[in-house]
Amino acid sequence: MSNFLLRSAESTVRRGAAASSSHLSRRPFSSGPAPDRKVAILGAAGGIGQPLALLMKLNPLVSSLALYDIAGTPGVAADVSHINTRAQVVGYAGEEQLGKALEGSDVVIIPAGVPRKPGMTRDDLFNINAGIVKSLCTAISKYCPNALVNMISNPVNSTVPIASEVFRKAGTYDEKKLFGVTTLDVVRAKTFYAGKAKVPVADVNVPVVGGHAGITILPLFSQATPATNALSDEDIKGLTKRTQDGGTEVVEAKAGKGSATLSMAYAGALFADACLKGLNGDPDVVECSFVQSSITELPFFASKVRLGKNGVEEVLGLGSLSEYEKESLEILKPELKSSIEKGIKFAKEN
Ligand SMILES: NC(=O)C1=CN([C@@H]2O[C@H](COP(=O)(O)OP(=O)(O)OC[C@H]3O[C@@H](n4cnc5c(N)ncnc54)[C@H](O)[C@@H]3O)[C@@H](O)[C@H]2O)C=CC1
Ligand SMILES: O=C([O-])CC(=O)C(=O)O
Repeated sequence: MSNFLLRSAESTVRRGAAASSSHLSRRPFSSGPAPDRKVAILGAAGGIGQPLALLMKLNPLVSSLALYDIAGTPGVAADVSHINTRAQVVGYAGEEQLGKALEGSDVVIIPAGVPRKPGMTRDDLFNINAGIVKSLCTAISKYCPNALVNMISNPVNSTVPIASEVFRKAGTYDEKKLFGVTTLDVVRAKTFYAGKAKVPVADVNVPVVGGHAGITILPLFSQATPATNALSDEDIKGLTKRTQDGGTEVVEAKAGKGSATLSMAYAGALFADACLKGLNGDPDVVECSFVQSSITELPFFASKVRLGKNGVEEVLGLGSLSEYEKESLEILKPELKSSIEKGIKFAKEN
């Protein structure tokens, strides 16, 4: 594994007390005997899918990499397959090949669907992406019901509830195995905090809770490490807003050519790596993710989650919040609740 990814992964995956401290894992990507693991990427020919395929091909925990899309995957697979790393790569194109792509998967990553253009909210993607996610999840429940599902497709606040309902209907729902990928929010919060607080970014840790859209994204800078008193309340508000608007910043900069793809592929690769480490029995792998939760009154919520051999091992609590974070938490709940309900309603009615 290239050094940059290895170092970042080390700083992202923490051990033990770590869930609430900056203590870093010393375990690199490739330590220990790695069992065979199949990872499938659905939407693998897209803006996120292609660099994510590259990064998963670099991960020595992956023995088999299935790249599925409605079209274009044979080329991506041929390209990535020439890289001299462990994973055997196969491309699958078209619905008739979806079952083969999924069979035997340990982790399924879903970046399939349309991205935003300037002026759109993530919820504006619902009408198209809800149907895509529903049909892909129906296939997952048939071909690899035990896989961990990493949902990237937006709006995550609704697509995760859709997936849960599809699995529930199929009788395969296991709340420990369904994850909304919010790692990019954490990646951004770390970057922006390090820049403002002038601390080395590799040492920074910031939990991000709530959901994955606008004000539902709540970075907990009061828990950021290394702690600093160099930041004023206004600085914290500014960092919070920049993290919440990080996706929009990229959408506007790309000016109609899509949303975050490269940083998302990086974040998706980190989260999938954490899932694989958990499956392989690494102790105390902790990441933020949008999961079924009872830490608030909402049925799904992003917070720190301990990953293990069956997926979610423990959903960690929020810890102590500043007054500003407490207020922001109450403000985000109605929007997050309605996005969750919208997803459930869609899956029940379609
Ligand atoms: N969770 C997060 O933090 C983030 C989520 N996203 C979301 O990820 C999704 C994908 O974004 P991009 O890769 O930029 O879009 P893209 O348009 O470049 O790629 C999407 C791919 O999905 C494929 N696709 C469409 N329907 C499919 C189906 N039924 N089965 C399999 N593949 C299908 C398309 O052919 C395309 O190759 C968007 O919904 C975007 O909003 C983007 C960035 C961050
Ligand atoms: O903003 C978007 O549409 C894509 C996304 O979720 C992000 O970059 O966080």
